[in-house]
Amino acid sequence: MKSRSEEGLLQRVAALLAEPRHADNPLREALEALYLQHRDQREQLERLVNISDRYQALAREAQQVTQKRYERSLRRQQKLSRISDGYQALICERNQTLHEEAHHDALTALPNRRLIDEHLARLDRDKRGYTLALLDIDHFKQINDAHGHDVGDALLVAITQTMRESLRDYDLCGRWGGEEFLLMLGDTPLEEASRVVERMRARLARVQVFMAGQPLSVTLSAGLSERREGESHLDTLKRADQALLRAKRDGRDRSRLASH
Ligand SMILES: Nc1nc2c(ncn2[C@@H]2O[C@H](COP(=O)(O)OP(=O)(O)OP(=O)(O)O)[C@@H](O)[C@H]2O)c(=O)[nH]1
Repeated sequence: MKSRSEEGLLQRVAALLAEPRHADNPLREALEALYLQHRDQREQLERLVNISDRYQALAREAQQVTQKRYERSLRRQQKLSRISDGYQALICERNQTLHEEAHHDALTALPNRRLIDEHLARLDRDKRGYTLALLDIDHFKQINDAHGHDVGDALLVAITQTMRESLRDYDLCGRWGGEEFLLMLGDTPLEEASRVVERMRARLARVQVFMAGQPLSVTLSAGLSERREGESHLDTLKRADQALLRAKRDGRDRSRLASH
C-alpha cells in the first residue's frame, strides 16, 4: 500500500516537525496540518482496502457455498431422475407383463379368448376377408383319463408349439377352449385355408410325447368357414363350429368346410 519513498518522506516530515529548532518556523503549522491530513487519508484508505478485501473474501466464500449447494442439489436431482427412470421402466415392464398375461393363455402362451375377440373385432372393422378354423383334439379326455392331466398338459404344449411353427406370419392362432383352438387366417379364401389346415393337421398328428417310453399322439378335427360379405365374426364362428361338429360326427381326424 505505502510505497517506500512515501514512507521515507513521511518519516522525514515527522522528524522535521519533531525538531525543537523548527518550532517557530512559519511553515511548521501548515506542514503539520498537511502531514496529519495525509496520515488520516492514508488510514482511511487502508480501512477501505481492508473492508473491500474482507468483502471479496466473503463473496468468494458465499459463491463457493452456493456452488457446492447447487452441485449437491444437482446430484440429488440426477439420482432422483435415475430412480424415477428405473421406476418407470419397471412399471412399463409390469404393464407389458400384465398385458401379456391378460391376453395369453398361461399353459400354452397362445392368445386367449380376450385377444382372439379383439383380433376378430379388428378383422370385422377392417372389412377384410378371412377364414376361421376351429380345431379340436380328438378323444382328449381319454388321454387325460389314461395318463393323467400332466401328460395331457404336455401334449397340449407340444401341439401348440407345432401349431405356432406351422402358421404363416400373418395368421393368428388362439386357445379357444380346453382342447380347442381357433385359427384366424386373414385374406385367405376357404380352399386355401383348407390346405393350410390340412398341412397343419398332418404335422400335428406326428407330434408325440413319451409316457413311460411309449409315444403318445393325437389327431385333430377341424371346422372351417369363410366370412360372408357383411357377416359378423360371431356368425362366421357359428358356421365353423357346425362344420367342426360334422367332422366329429363323420369320424374325427378330418376337416369339414362350411358352405360359403
Ligand atoms: N390336461 C388338460 N386337459 C384339459 C385342459 N383343458 C381341457 N382339458 C380336458 O379336455 C377334455 C375334453 O373332453 P371332451 O370335451 O369330452 O372331448 P374329447 O374327449 O376330446 O372328445 P371329442 O372332442 O369328442 O373328440 C376334458 O377331459 C378336459 O378336462 C387342459 O388345459 N389340460
